[in-house]
Amino acid sequence: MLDRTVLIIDDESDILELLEISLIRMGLDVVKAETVAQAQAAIEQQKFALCLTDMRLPDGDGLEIVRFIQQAQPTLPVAVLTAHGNTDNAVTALKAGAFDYINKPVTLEQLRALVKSALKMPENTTLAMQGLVGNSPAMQQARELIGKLARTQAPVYITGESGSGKELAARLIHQQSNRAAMPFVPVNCGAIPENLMESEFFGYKKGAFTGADSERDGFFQAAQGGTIFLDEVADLPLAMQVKLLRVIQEKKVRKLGSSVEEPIDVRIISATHQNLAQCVEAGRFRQDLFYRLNVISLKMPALRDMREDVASVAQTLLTRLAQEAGMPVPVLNASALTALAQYDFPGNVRELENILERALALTSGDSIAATDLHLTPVVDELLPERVAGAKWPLQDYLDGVEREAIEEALVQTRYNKTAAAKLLGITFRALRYRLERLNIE
Ligand SMILES: Nc1ncnc2c1ncn2[C@@H]1O[C@H](COP(=O)(O)OP(=O)(O)OP(=O)(O)O)[C@@H](O)[C@H]1O
Repeated sequence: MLDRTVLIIDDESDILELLEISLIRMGLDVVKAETVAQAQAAIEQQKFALCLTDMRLPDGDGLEIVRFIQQAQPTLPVAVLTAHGNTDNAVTALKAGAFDYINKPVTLEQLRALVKSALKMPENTTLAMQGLVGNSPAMQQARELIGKLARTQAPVYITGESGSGKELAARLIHQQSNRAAMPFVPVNCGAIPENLMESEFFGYKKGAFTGADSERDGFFQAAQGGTIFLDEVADLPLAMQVKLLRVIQEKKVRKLGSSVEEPIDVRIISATHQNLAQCVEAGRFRQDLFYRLNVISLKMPALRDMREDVASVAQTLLTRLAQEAGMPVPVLNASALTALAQYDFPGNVRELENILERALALTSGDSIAATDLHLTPVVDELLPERVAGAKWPLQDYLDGVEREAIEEALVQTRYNKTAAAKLLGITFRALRYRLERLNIE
């Protein structure tokens, strides 16, 4: 049976009392604490359904309690109360494992929403994750983190190469969270024309623009209560980044052509195969938005980094594909396994799936051989004349690559060293040093 007791921690008696009354009205039991020490003692003595803690306490801070709970009762959802506008605190708390935060002054509406979702949280989120195949340490780590992330409301930023399962991971986080019964809305930010973005994301009122002949919801309204997955988030134009940041901060959206804002309760998971930190450095992505999206990051491993796993991943996928197609399940023979073990998989699991699907369609027997896989050899396009054995000694090889790049840049800029350095993305001084070292006249 679910425990219905909430632990509340605050050293201001007014707030404590207000919270207590509100929670009791919701049919819950309450235990109060005013210090970190009292709270820790209570957690050790009894099981709670939810913990609400202030950030500033006389003998420490709320983060200590969040961390203590992670150790002592990891399935207990803990939310922190933060001073309005102190987003740093909120972010730090989410990173430490808090399930959500509430800005002070706490409204009854916010408190209700928080309690409702906390008490619905599944007790055990370590369900078998059938979706994600692979047992390499990297994949096991990802799976474990997904389980943990499902227990919080924190924004998650997923990195990984194309086809490495970022969207699948986002879906799994959603499915295992207390939002599972609500919608999961995937959005490919790179696929929406810039002039339609605002209306697609936030919806529009009738007559907001020519052609808007009826009111429409946007992605955010469609995801209400659930999760929105912003794929290829690096492709959002700067103007849209500002609007998204506002939505995250205010938890409200305004339809195009409307004067009212609607409250929105949507968890944001974002992903990109680009390096978002580099996009920030290059001025293409707002740092403040990056910071809000990237509260916790999850890295999906590339398939080539789980070599030991490729054979079993391939066989599992093949079994799934054959069963879906209603065909007998073929096995991968030794030649196929060797070929797969040596292949680089630039397109990761998606590519492997495609390779197997094609092989399955072409094979008539009960086993698949290397020739059925049609793997394209990886060609080193940049340096076609370099063959195996030409890469060592390493220093000579690297010098050769460097020399080639510099000479090309010099020719391109008609031997203007300043322009060449710029093209190469190095300083003039660094170029001069390299010219000297490589003996380039
Ligand atoms: N570890 C995995 N186990 C099982 N299937 C996987 C795994 N990783 C990826 N897939 C499958 O590969 C395909 C591509 O995955 P997904 O769309 O999640 O990748 P992605 O990283 O979001 O790709 P992109 O960057 O191109 O958007 C899907 O069919 C997905 O089910």
